[in-house]
Amino acid sequence: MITLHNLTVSYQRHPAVHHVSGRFAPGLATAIFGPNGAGKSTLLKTIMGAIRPDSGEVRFDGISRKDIAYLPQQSEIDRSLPVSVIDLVSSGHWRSSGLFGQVGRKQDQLSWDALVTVGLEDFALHPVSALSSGQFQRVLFARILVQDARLILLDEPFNAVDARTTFDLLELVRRWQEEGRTVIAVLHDYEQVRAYFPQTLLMAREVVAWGATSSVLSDDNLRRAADTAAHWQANAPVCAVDVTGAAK
Ligand SMILES: Nc1ncnc2c1ncn2[C@@H]1O[C@H](COP(=O)(O)OP(=O)(O)OP(=O)(O)O)[C@@H](O)[C@H]1O
Repeated sequence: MITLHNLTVSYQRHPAVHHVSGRFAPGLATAIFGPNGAGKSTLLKTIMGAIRPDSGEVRFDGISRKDIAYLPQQSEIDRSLPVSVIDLVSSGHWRSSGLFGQVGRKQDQLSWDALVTVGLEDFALHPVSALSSGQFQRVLFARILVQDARLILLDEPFNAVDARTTFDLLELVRRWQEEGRTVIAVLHDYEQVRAYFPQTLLMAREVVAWGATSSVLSDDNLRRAADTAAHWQANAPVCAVDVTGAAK
């Protein structure tokens, strides 16, 4: 279970995530939805431990950092790495093999199985630099498959990905839920959220609504999120917080 306790995260003391509290439903997929600049990616990076909050905390119950798979936006990934597709997928075994460890025969088979699942087995020996955006995203999902993580964090995973690939990868999100994994994804597509994500956190730096997708994505809530975004001040300072993280 992952719980956010009065979480505030800022860049140069300007808040990107402001006093966010709530609980992600375990074993379900939650979409993080909201306007541009709402703090969605910042929240995801804070959950995976790449950014330290100014105040408040992310609490994990029964999940260790090793149980987390994180997929950043494609724009943040260096695709010029001189590695083959199968090697990139196999790097997802680091949890069991160690960072520089050998991949055994069983792990090798799991990597091939994952490539078959995403339909890219014919590309196994190709360099990753030769893949299209959609093919590359399939490979990254195959890597998540071998990681066998209990918590999967995805940042705008279907950007620049065609409809067929998006559908195939969304089916994996459905499968992960059936396996009891928790998925948290930043998304911009309303229809994808409604079809595959039973829970939604609608945010505009602060929580606008959080719960069942059907009630969170109401016209009223979406209007409130847009209104909040329209009134943001780019240089708003973080409000004063005391040592417990409570707003003064
Ligand atoms: N590395 C950074 N340094 C300074 N400010 C940043 C940094 N990253 C994000 N910000 C600012 O924090 C705010 C939230 O950004 P974030 O990327 O988390 O929003 P988002 O909801 O993911 O946006 P989008 O939908 O446009 O991707 C924005 O005002 C952004 O300019």
